[in-house]
Amino acid sequence: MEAKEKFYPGLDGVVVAETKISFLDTVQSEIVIKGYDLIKLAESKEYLDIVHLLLEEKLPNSIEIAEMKKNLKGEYVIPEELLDMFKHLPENTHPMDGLRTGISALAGYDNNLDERSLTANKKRAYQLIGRVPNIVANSYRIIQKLEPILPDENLSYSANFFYMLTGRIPTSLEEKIFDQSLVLYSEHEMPNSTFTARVIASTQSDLYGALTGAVASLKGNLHGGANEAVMYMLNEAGSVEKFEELLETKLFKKEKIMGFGHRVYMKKMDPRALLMKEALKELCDIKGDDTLYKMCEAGERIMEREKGIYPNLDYYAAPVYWMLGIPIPLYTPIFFSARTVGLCAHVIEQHANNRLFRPRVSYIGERHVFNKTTGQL
Ligand SMILES: CC(=O)SCCNC(=O)CCNC(=O)[C@H](O)C(C)(C)COP(=O)(O)OP(=O)(O)OC[C@H]1O[C@@H](n2cnc3c(N)ncnc32)[C@H](O)[C@@H]1OP(=O)(O)O
Ligand SMILES: O=C([O-])CC(=O)C(=O)O
Repeated sequence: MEAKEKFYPGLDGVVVAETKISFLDTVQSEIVIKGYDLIKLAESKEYLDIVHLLLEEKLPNSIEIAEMKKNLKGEYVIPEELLDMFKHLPENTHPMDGLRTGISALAGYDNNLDERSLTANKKRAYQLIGRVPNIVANSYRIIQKLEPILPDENLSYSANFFYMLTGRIPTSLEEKIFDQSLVLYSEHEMPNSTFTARVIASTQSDLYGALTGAVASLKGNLHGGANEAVMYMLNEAGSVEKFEELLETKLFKKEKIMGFGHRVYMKKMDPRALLMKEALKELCDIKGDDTLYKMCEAGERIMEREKGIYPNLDYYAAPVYWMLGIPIPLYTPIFFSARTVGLCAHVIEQHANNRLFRPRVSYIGERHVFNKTTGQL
């Protein structure tokens, strides 16, 4: 290999895997998940249907979904020692770091860690899907010196998650909207976090390690961390006029506006954002206060006019979570929790047909010639 090869910064446009899991079809504007359009799934199916689709290769019938729900309820509880461990983390631990620590620690409770068969990985995947909401909610609560909220098996998967996050049982509309957000976040082809997980899995490392790396990746503002940043920005402004001013100032300073742009959709709206925009409208109408909705629309207009850039899912998921009364530091952990199933599907696929990821570089550093006569550098 020559020292100077063609280099694609950020691997932009580079295909890194063959997959049967998902694909962003930008020509037909479709997010294909196991052959189905994610937006259609989000309009008609529940999060656990998508879990079944991603792990069992098909949408469940009524018997299969009932069985899966029953089995998952048995996975809601996390080891007591984990709750204890969270007590010892400093109060300023970021919820994504608490989550990362929790997922990493789960590896120690797996007595079969070296087994990477499909059956073993699927069992772990279901365990993680059951446990991650508990880790998300209670690592945060315990680090904040709040009492943990134990899972309630009488509630649906999403209602229980919502309950552990907020301490209250959602209304049916809140449950539906929260569940839909989980569907929308469930899987999205090859974002940085999924690539991270697959890179780790390609060394034959285990599912916990791959997901631990994915949490770290998702934490960043350019990826999952954007949903929290969006809400802080909206709250800092507080009104349409102030939000317009804030965006204009940020753009003038050449700052990036969180919640806008996307490596794949760059010049189009992320189709997932539209569903969350509709949900925001519904929640604002019920509250009788459409300030947040109007602010978001004003932001859209400015970004379209000034940059020709459109919202991604995080832009509308953030105010939706705010209207649902969820604490801001939990937005990115919720994204991760929903994505757990997609990540598990990718790790399983990587393990099933593995080749170690090991790319090359274009070296632009110095070369020092070894002086053969003096024997010195
Ligand atoms: C669910 C998700 O994880 S979606 C992603 C969530 N992340 C965010 O919302 C963070 C804000 N957005 C961004 O930073 C970017 O759009 C990314 C990182 C998501 C994708 O970016 P890339 O494909 O790497 O594009 P890149 O950062 O090179 O930007 C290309 C151009 O668009 C501009 N641009 C892209 N996004 C934004 C933005 N949010 N605000 C202002 N300008 C932007 C860049 O300044 C750049 O302009 P220039 O060519 O004049 O310098
Ligand atoms: O696809 C990406 O790069 C980021 C994203 O929208 C996601 O992970 O949902």
